[in-house]
Amino acid sequence: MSKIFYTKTDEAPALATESFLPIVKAFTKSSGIEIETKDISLAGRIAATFPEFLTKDQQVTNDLEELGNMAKQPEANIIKLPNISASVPQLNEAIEELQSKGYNLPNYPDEPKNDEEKEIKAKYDKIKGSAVNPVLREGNSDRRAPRAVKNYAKQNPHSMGAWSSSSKTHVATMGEGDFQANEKSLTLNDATSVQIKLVSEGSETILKDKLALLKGEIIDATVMSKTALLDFLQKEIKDANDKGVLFSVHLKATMMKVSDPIIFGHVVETFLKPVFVKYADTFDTLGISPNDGLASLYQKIDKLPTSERDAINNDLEEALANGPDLAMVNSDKGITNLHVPSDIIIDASMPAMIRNSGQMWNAEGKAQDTKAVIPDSSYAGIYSATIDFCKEHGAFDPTTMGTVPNVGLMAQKAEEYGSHDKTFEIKQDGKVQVIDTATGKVLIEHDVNDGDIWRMCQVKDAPIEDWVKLAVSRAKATNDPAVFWLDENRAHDAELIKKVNSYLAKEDTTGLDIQIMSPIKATEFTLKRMKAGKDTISVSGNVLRDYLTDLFPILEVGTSAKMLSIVPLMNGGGLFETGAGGSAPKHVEQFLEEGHLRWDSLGEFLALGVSLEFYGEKNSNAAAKILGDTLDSATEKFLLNDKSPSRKVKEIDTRGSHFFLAKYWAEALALQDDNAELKAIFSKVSSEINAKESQILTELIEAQGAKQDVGGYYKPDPTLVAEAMRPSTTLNGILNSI
Ligand SMILES: NC(=O)C1=CN([C@@H]2O[C@H](COP(=O)(O)OP(=O)(O)OC[C@H]3O[C@@H](n4cnc5c(N)ncnc54)[C@H](OP(=O)(O)O)[C@@H]3O)[C@@H](O)[C@H]2O)C=CC1
Ligand SMILES: O=C(O)CCC(=O)C(=O)O
Ligand SMILES: [Mg+2]
Repeated sequence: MSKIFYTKTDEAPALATESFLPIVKAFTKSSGIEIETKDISLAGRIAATFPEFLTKDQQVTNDLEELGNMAKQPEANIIKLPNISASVPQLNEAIEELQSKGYNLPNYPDEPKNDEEKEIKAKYDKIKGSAVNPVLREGNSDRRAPRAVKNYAKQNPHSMGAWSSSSKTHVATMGEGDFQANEKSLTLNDATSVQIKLVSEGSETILKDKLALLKGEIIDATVMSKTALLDFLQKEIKDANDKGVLFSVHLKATMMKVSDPIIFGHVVETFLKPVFVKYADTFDTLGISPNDGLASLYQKIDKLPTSERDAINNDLEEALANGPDLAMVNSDKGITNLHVPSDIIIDASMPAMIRNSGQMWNAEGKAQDTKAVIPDSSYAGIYSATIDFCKEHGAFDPTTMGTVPNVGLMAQKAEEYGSHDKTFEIKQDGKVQVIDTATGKVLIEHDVNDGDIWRMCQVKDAPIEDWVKLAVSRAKATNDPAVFWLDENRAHDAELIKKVNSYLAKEDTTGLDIQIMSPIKATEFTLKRMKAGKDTISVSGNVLRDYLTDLFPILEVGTSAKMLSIVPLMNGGGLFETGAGGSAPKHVEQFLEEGHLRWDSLGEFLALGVSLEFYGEKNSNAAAKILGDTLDSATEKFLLNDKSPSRKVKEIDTRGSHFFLAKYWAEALALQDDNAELKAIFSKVSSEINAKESQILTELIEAQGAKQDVGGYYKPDPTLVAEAMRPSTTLNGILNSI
């Protein structure tokens, strides 16, 4: 009998799991469904990587590796909650917390000085950034708003800021010298292996060796010029100042974990150039890297004697005052757009801005028009097209707008998920060559200069075929037009288009409307339909998958947390992701301050529903299917009765929302007539829950209002978390009795 694997992650989702999972276990126990938790939290992954530094009882199994293997098995059934894709500051914080708990872990060596440190850094770098998703996502992605969610949003529209045609908000992007402009791509006729080499005058450096590639695999490589980037940034900083708009940079430093922190560092350094020049030596001694952001810089200069620190602080203040106003991540706390690289995640931050009349927050906490700086132009155009559309037509109306589900290419480390080990900051002028080891032929070559960022991505043939099939099956299931967001003028996309056309020809697409459009054209086409209440499937590569599955959900239903997010694994299993959002650090902050958690687990309810259904089919377990169906009914009722967590203390929070889900689930199980045993068990549970509802709710509300201590951020104390997240003894009693 197979199991359902449930991930233990970080931050708000991990707290929520402590409340929800006991309910799930109690409800599924009698049906013989085994649920096993796997720890893929940042702290867990660190501990699993360095057993040699830990005591026996601190050592843990490598759950991510196990799950990664499991994802390739036909019986895989994994519920994946969002986890931290750690930036360097987050990684350092997690290491520090573990060290303070007695874990004798090495520090993260920013600049390794010997082989041992190099090895430690390499191991930590594997934990950094998107380290979990590419391992588990052994399939392509199918993300959509279930009808009940869409209907709920139509009846209970979220706020949507009005747009004015005179808005000064705009996107600034390079267009020249960037990844988009320099991309080269080809499809391999035969399996081979390649070497990536930097050839400079008098020297050759092997950047990567023996990279095995399959027949039919597409590779692409490109480079961002440091000089072009710095020129662009200087120009845009000045322009933001001249135009009186906020300066705001949008990157994906977590998913593009090698390139984007470097680009972020250039933004920080260009913005504060006089300070970085004046204190170059001091910053070097303190190990300050602009890539880690202003917050880390402030922290490090704190160690200096007061007079020295004050002098730097004064110069920093002056440089900040001379520049344009910065968009704020948290204006109450003075956290700017340049503080932490993982705070400015483009997928969430751009749609939030578009929802807010195209404005971001300034230092006074007021909304202001913004220059959204998206250095690479590969996908920036989709945001400028959306902004232009809103300027012309006004804001979207959630009560009438259509929906845009996504079918995303990401299986087997497709595209950018496969770039992590093939992205390099170039240290010397020269040429980067991708050389076919079998023939010695140079497949791709770029001229590069010191400081440029060069990267290569790959996408295997089988995932592309699977992606095309998934798109066709979604188009068939919905009868909606499906648009492949591919640009024939982009090298990589041109290769993909050939394959898409050949795989589409193998499918029966009679009566279906399937088109290929450049991302900008696709945006215009889709937005026009969406405004008119029509639905359109977006079929995209990995980065656009990430962007579009926040952009449209945030506009349509207010958050991507409410999305159904399925990854049909290529070997037959199922990976069920919970929503499309992250792990919302702000929610933990509120919980610790006032005991109110506003994390919405709707995505988790939806994921569990499909996981149970899948389990039922795979294991011929009729009860699992009934549990899945009744959970879906309960989720619909949950939405109709508006039982999502409120944002305010002393009102229903995540825990209260879980209680209501349990109440409706028990009711639905009591009402069904397909399984007498479940009916008997849950009739009793349902009447008990109903009889004690007010007592349970009182216990859940009384638990709020005070500071919470869960014994840590990255590795909280399980007992303290369980106590905090399960404060209703009455509800616990009922669950224990099932
Ligand atoms: N699949 C994954 O594992 C992913 C992981 N991440 C990681 O998540 C972390 C945070 O990223 P961030 O950009 O802040 O994005 P988040 O998606 O965590 O949060 C952005 C905002 O969206 C709202 N939100 C998101 N999810 C929920 C939810 N379930 N319930 C209610 N509101 C929600 C919140 O708005 P409000 O505050 O207004 O309530 C939140 O502040 C990073 O470490 C990132 O690497 C990011 C994306 C995906
Ligand atoms: O893999 C990651 O780091 C982020 C993923 C993400 O944001 C998404 O899948 O929507
Ligand atoms: Mg995303």
